[in-house]
Amino acid sequence: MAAFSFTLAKLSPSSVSSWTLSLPSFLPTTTRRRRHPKSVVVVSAAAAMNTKPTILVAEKLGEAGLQLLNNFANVDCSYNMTPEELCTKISLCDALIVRSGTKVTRQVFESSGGRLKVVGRAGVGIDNVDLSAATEHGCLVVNAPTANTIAAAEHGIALLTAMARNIAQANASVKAGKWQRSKYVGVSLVGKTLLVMGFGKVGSEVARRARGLGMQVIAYDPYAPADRARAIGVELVTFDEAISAADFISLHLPLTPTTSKILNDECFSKMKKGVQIVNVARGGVIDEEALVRALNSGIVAQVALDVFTEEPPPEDSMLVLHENVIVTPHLGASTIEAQEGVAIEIAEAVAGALKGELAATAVMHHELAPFVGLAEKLGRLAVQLVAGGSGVQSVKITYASARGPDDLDTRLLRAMITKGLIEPISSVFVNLVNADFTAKQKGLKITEERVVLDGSPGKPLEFIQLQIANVESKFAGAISESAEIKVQGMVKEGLPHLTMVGSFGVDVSLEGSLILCKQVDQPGIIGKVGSILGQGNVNVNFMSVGRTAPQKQAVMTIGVYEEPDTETLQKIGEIVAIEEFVFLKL
Ligand SMILES: NC(=O)C1=CN([C@@H]2O[C@H](COP(=O)(O)OP(=O)(O)OC[C@H]3O[C@@H](n4cnc5c(N)ncnc54)[C@H](O)[C@@H]3O)[C@@H](O)[C@H]2O)C=CC1
Ligand SMILES: O=C(O)C(=O)COP(=O)(O)O
Repeated sequence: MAAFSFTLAKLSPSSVSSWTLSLPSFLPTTTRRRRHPKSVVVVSAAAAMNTKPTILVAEKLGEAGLQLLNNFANVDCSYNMTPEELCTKISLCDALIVRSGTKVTRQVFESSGGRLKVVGRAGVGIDNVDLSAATEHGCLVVNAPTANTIAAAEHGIALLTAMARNIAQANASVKAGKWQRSKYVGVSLVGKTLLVMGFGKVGSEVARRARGLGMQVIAYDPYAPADRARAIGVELVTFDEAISAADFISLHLPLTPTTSKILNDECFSKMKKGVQIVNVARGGVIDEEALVRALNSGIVAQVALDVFTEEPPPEDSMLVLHENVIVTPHLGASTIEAQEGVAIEIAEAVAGALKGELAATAVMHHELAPFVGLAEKLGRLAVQLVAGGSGVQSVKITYASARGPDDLDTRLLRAMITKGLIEPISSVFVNLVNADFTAKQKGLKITEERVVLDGSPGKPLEFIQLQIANVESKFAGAISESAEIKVQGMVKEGLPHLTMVGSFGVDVSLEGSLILCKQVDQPGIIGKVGSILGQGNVNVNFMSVGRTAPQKQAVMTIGVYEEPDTETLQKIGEIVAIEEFVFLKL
C-alpha cells in the first residue's frame, strides 16, 4: 500500500479524545474548542515564536527557492554529505530538501529523533525517499511535480535525435583524431513510429515535439484519456500493439511495482528488429540485463539513457560501456530554468507544511480514522477498474451519515480518495496539502454529495461511495445501472470493507489484494476458484458472493495476500461459468 503522507498523533490532555496531524516540534500547540464538544483544533503559532525552523538543503537548490526559505527559516546548505553526515545533522533539522541524489532512508528518520517533520523532494520522482519510514515517523513528504516537465521532455528529444544520428559516438571519434563518415550513418526520424510509454506530463510534451519532427506517435498509457491524446495527434494503443509497432520508444513512466522492469526479455522479443530506446524516466522500468542481451542480439539497435537502476552506475556496467548506448548523468531536470522553477515550487510546499497549513484543517475525531483508510482503498480500487484509454475525469463521492452535513469535514477523506485515485498511476505524491490542486491539475473533477440517513448518529459515517463517470471498465460488473463505475465501502469493527461493486452487494475486508469474478451463479464455482488459487500457493483470506438472483449473475470477491502468477489467473479465466475477472492491488 502506498504510504500515508502524514501521521495521526494523539493529543494530550487525555481527557480530550481527538486526533490531529503531528506538527513541527518548534510550533507550540494551543488548543481551542470548536462547536462539536469533542473536537480540538491545533493552532500553529510560529509567528509568535522567536525560534525559526531549521531546513537542511542537501543538494543544490536554485537561488529563488533559497531566498524564499531564508525569509522564515535557518537554512543550512550542506551539499555532498555522506549518509553518516546526513544522519548526524538531521537531528537538528525540522525539514530536509533533496533531489534524486540523496537517499532518505529509514536510518535518516530514526536519526532525526522525531524532529524532522517535512521532507521536500525538489523534483518529481520520490523513489529515493522511504515513504513507509516517513509515515511511521510522522513526517510529511512533498514534491515539485510540474516545474521540470519541459526540461525532461526536451532532454528526451535531445537524446532521441542524438541517438538516431550517432552524435555522441561521432563526437568522441572526431576528438580521437578519426574521420569515420561511413561508420556513423544514422537513421531518419520523419515518418517513423515513436511509442511514448506513459502519456503524462513529460510523455505528452515529448509526443507534441515528436509530431513536430514528422513522426507518427503512438502511446501506451492505460490511464490517459484518448481525447487528450487525439488532440495532439497521438493514438493510444494496447501494450502488445505498442511494442510491436514502434521504431523508437521513449519511456515516461513512474517507477511503481507495475512498471518495474516493464521492458524485459519477453517484451524485447516482441519488438521490431533495430528498435531504438530512450529512457529519461527511471532506470528500474527496464530490466537492464535483458537490455544488454537485446542489444547484443541486435533486436535493439541503439539506446539513450539518462537514468539507471543504480546511480551512478558501476564503472564496469556492460550497459554504459556498450558501444550502441549513449548516456547522460540524470540531467533531465537540469536546466537553469527548470531548477529555478523547482526550487520555488518546493520551497513553497515546504514552507506551507512547516508553517502549519495542515493544522488549520487537519482536525478529526479519532472515530474518523478508520474511514481515512477506507477512503484511500476505495480510490485505489476504483481507478484500477478503469479500462485503458478511458481516462478518469469525473468522480463523485457520496458520504452517507446520520449526522448533519456540518458535522463532517470531508477535506481529509477527499484527499485520501484523491491519493488512492492518483498515486497508483502517477509519480505525484498526494497529501492533504496538495490533493485538491493535484486533482485539478490532472483534470480530475471531484464532486461530493452528502446523504443524511435516518437514525441515531452513532458513527460519523455509514458508508462512502465512489462513482466514476464516462469511462469504460475492465470489469463490466463494476458498472452500475447509471453506467458509471461504482464502488462502495464501510467500516466494520474498525476495518474497511468493500460492500458494493457496480450493482452487486459484496462483503469483503479491504486487506491485501482482491480478485473480482463475474459469473453465472451455479454451485461449485467457489470451490473451483479456491482450489486453483491453492495450487498456485495463494491463500484465500475472505470470499463473498453477491448475486442479482439465484442462478443469475453473481460477483465473487476474493481477498488474497499473495499475488497470483499469470498461470493461476489464466486458469481462473478458463472456468467456463466465469464471464470476466480482474486482479486488484490495494
Ligand atoms: N530524468 C529526469 O531528470 C526526470 C525524470 N522524470 C521522471 O519521468 C517520469 C514521468 O514524469 P511525469 O510525466 O511528470 O509524471 P506523470 O505522473 O505526469 O506521468 C506518468 C504517466 O504514466 C502513466 N502510467 C502509470 N502507470 C502506468 C503503466 N503501468 N503503464 C503505462 N502508463 C502508466 C500515468 O497514467 C501517467 O499518465 C517519472 O518517473 C519522473 O520521475 C521527471 C522529470 C525529470
Ligand atoms: O524530477 C525527477 O523525477 C528527476 O528525476 C529529476 O531529478 P533531479 O532533481 O535532477 O535529481
